[in-house]
Amino acid sequence: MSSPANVADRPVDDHPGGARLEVRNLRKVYTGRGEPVEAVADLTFEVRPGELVCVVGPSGAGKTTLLRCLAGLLPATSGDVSLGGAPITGPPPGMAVVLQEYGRSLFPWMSVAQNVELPLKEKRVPKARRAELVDETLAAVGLADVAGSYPWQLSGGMQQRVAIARAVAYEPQVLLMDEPFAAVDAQTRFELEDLVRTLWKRLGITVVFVTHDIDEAIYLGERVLVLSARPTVVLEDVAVGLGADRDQLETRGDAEFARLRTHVYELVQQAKQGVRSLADAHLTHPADTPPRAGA
Ligand SMILES: Nc1ncnc2c1ncn2[C@@H]1O[C@H](COP(=O)(O)OP(=O)(O)OP(=O)(O)O)[C@@H](O)[C@H]1O
Repeated sequence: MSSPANVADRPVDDHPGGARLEVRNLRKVYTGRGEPVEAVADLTFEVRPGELVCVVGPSGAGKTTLLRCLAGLLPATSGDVSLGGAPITGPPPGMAVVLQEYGRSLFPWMSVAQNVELPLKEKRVPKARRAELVDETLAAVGLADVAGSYPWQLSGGMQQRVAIARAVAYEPQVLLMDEPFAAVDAQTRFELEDLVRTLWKRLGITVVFVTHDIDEAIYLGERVLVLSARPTVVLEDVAVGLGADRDQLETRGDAEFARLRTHVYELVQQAKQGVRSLADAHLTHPADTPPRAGA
């Protein structure tokens, strides 16, 4: 197993666990009762194997819609979504999803260990290996001592750790997360953010993380995709040059972190006002503004 620094230093294509995710001209229009809703107009981007990319944008911008299309849970109206070169037409093997509503994603009649084990049974992983994976991942998320407890006996943050352990135990190539920490307290949220980065670095998997929290997106991501308002396009693909080792206090106090936060905040404000291209955006802190001395 590589140390975090080694993983970050490797070329991204060399990541062992990840797979390339490609989105080309994705469009999604909801039809049904009432007027059609064009949730996503034209999204094109790529997530390289082993990359951790965050997605932010105004409320209703289509972040969840995008994630559902990536997960194969929702068919695109047009355009292509592919994983490792293969089109995604249904939930692909090798992909795991963690949603915000951990309360609904765990089975209350199953113990923590049984919840984590369930997808492994469906994947037909042999019993001995299942036990190993359950033990390893519960230890990794700090829940080894509650393996026999039931989800309703745990706090919200612990339940979300179970959901993360279940996703990781599955040994996915790609992990999709949709506002997974929105319902936990700030302290737990910081711990879970660090947990995601630690697991990501250890496993080398590809991660797409949707959040409406700009600070969280910058803290976690190697890139932040800022979406426009509906009908949605990528307003800017922002590179996050904060290095591999991040620390809740040091990184968030870094001048580069402050610069990125200001820039992404301005972009989201512009997006809310209907700006759909960088050429039309009025930014007082463009992406390449150097940090202020002493900031
Ligand atoms: N099943 C559906 N039928 C019709 N419209 C839908 C459906 N699901 C979502 N929408 C609409 O598509 C648009 C995008 O919704 P989506 O939930 O993807 O946005 P979001 O960026 O995740 O929002 P938020 O940040 O508030 O969670 C919204 O206008 C929403 O009302």
